[in-house]
Amino acid sequence: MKISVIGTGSFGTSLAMVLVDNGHDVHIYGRNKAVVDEINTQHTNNSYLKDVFIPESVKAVSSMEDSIQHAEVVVLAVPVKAMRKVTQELHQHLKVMGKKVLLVHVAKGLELDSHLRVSEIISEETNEETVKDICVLSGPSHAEEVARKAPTTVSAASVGPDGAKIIQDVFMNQYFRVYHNDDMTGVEIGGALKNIIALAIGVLHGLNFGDNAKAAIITRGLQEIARLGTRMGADPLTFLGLTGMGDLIVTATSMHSRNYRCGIMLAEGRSVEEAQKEMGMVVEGVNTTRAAYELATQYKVEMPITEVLYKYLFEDISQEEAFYALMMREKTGETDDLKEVLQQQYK
Ligand SMILES: NC(=O)C1=CN([C@@H]2O[C@H](COP(=O)(O)OP(=O)(O)OC[C@H]3O[C@@H](n4cnc5c(N)ncnc54)[C@H](OP(=O)(O)O)[C@@H]3O)[C@@H](O)[C@H]2O)C=CC1
Ligand SMILES: O=C(CO)COP(=O)(O)O
Repeated sequence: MKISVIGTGSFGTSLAMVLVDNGHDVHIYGRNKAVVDEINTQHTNNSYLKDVFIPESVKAVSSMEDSIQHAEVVVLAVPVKAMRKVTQELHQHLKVMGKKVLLVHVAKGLELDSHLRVSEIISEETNEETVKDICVLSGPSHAEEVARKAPTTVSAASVGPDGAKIIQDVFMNQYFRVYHNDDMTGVEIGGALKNIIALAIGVLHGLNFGDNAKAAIITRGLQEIARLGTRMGADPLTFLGLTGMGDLIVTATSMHSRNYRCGIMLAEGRSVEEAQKEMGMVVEGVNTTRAAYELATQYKVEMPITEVLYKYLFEDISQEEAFYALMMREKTGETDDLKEVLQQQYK
């Protein structure tokens, strides 16, 4: 199959490598000419994936138009904040070419202000003239490990009935196992919101709060993700799967995670801006914390960890105040809110 990957960052590059391994004809589009040249001539992308050899069959181009010229599937591997602009441009090119493609995005976050999920942004900027279906591929999948063919499992979901299974076939191989899931909302919400919890755990790690606290934030974090997600229409079971618990574990426990590392830098005293700049790669959890905090208010869902992290990031509350706000919250039962979620879903 002819496939175009949009974005020469860490995940776009590693997914292009999976796709050429599967025998597809892959073009990867990058706006940075130096990165495109490095991929084509050195067969590396050292700013994003250190010490990885990229097969010569991955062809990088610096024109989006050229990259999608003959593509049947387009993989969108850019940060959420770039998604609307990139999708607008893609739609215009496809319209002029009179072409229709299957779109799959891999971004994990929510748009600031609109609070939209990524598939909703894409749907606003495209139509059935240019797009066959909109899909998402998500799950525990650090680019660094995918690039070295370490065993990885992810899940695909789609807006329409067929896209997810096509994407499953396109990506699946012996080291990259793909499931399908019919809960687009749950898959996207789990992938987006786990970044908030990973950022919070990074802060805890940096402050040396210990493993008990990390386990607490992972467990209670998953519950608040499920609480908001279910109110937004997701299936609660999705949050126990790869795109929920799975991605939360990998992001909140690994030094590969930019969100986790960003949290550590914040605990060491860097500002949010300094930490993001030093990372040099996207930290989706920062904007997603703001969007999720606003959504929690809108849906009247309790999300204490998100709320405290929001105040820590944007309102400068102290570590002591953050700690006190979580530990001395009003007493609750451990599973009361989950029972409510499940009763609503399965009544
Ligand atoms: N890295 C990972 O392990 C995983 C990441 N993801 C998700 O995938 C998404 C992308 O992440 P990742 O690849 O890691 O991010 P990186 O920061 O590594 O790379 C982002 C890429 O997007 C490009 N880009 C940004 N804005 C634009 C634009 N307007 N037009 C064209 N290209 C643009 C950047 O180009 P430039 O170099 O010019 O800045 C860069 O190539 C995120 O939402 C992330 O959460 C999902 C699973 C795993
Ligand atoms: O989503 C990821 C792994 O599944 C990557 O997380 P980070 O963006 O925190 O690196």
